[in-house]
Amino acid sequence: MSRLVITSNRVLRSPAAPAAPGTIVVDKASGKVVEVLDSVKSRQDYPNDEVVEAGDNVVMPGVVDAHVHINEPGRTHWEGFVTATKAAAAGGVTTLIDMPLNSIPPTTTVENLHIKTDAARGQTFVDVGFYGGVIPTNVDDLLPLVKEGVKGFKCFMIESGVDEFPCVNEEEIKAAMEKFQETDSVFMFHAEMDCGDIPKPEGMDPKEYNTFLHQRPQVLETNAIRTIIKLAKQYPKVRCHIVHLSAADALPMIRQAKKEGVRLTVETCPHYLSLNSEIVPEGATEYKCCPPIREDENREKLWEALKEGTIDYVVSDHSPCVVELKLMDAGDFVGAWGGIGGLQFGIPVVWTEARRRGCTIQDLTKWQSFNTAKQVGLGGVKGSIQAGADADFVVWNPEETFVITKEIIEFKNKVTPYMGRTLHGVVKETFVRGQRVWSQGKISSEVALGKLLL
Ligand SMILES: NC(=O)NC(NC(N)=O)C(=O)[O-]
Ligand SMILES: [Zn+2]
Ligand SMILES: [Zn+2]
Repeated sequence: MSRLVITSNRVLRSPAAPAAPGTIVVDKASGKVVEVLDSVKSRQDYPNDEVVEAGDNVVMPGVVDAHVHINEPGRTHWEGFVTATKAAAAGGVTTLIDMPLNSIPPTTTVENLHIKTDAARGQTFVDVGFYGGVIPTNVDDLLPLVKEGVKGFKCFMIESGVDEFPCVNEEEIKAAMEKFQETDSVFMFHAEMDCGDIPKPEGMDPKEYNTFLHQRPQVLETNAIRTIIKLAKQYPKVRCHIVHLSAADALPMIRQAKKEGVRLTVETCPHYLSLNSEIVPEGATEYKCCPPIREDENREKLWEALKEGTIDYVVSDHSPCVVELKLMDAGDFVGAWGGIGGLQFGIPVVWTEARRRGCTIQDLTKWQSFNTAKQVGLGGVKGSIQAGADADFVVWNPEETFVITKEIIEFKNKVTPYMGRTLHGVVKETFVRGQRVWSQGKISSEVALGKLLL
């Protein structure tokens, strides 16, 4: 059987049109979509092919999660390629892009990238791309990394949490921008910057979430974003990007910059859209990430910005660690590792909130597949269902609910702020380049057939 045929009453091809009945024909050898028909064909029409009848389940482009920390090699006990990409498959994520830090070595030189790709090869159940990192000492490594095919670069404007990945100052950022202006590579900023604004948590209880929130105020983000916009104007050829925006106070600045035509894109994450500081229980360090989850009122502003397009897309920022470093027994928000485990739950977490706000699955596919694919140079190949594109699909039921329990989590360390939650949106099957990798609650491909996107 050389072809795979998927039929559904709800095929969502791209954000441009609502879900409609359709039949998708895939050439298995190339893993590409051959054609998409406007009606639900019957099994009898394809006697020699593998036919999947999805019925009323939605078939949409696989999620492209453009911000994931896979900490292999070096911190593989935090997260590795096998577990992370199984979690991806379970969550309908068919492509993910790995962040340059937390693995040892970090992805800051070509040699280090090769160490990373050697660790990844043959270990991934979905397709994986890589970002490089910008640190104070690697300005001469940036263009060689671009040549190797990294999908962009991340830097920190505040300490990153790991020693191997120091933050950069304005001069170092400019030196990197000099290099990037000759390329189409995106320069991504962890946009928190301390201009003497971090208050000491003196006399405050480390078990209280507000103690941590107080230490990472919105002004850290507005400081950084003001600087990024200033630099983006000085280097108008460089594509700048703000990762994991949390502070709604920065939105007016971002709106204005976009209006002026500054090359700037912005992402936020499922946790900032679904959680809020008022509900974080005492000592619940699984909610700790940087920048922090803020007040409910802030969250509603992020939703408005996402709906209007000021925020371009949504990514997991899956950044787990071993359970011990979350200091869950002590419940210490100040000392705990900052980073949230959430890969696998991007669709249901965002969808559960989106449907309540009158958003559609077209919106979802724009935020989680179409725009993210475009951002990393994979537009037309990933992120939409059309002739010639990779046959990456998620088959899911937006109306059905499920409960998050430890047992269903595929990522390595079973720590997540979503534990116990009931969410809308059940992933039934995931296909990567025409191969079924996830089906009925388990991995369905024996071999890790993910491709490294370089
Ligand atoms: N070292 C990290 O992985 N940091 C990450 N941590 C978060 N988001 O809490 C990030 O993306 O900044
Ligand atoms: Zn970051
Ligand atoms: Zn991150």
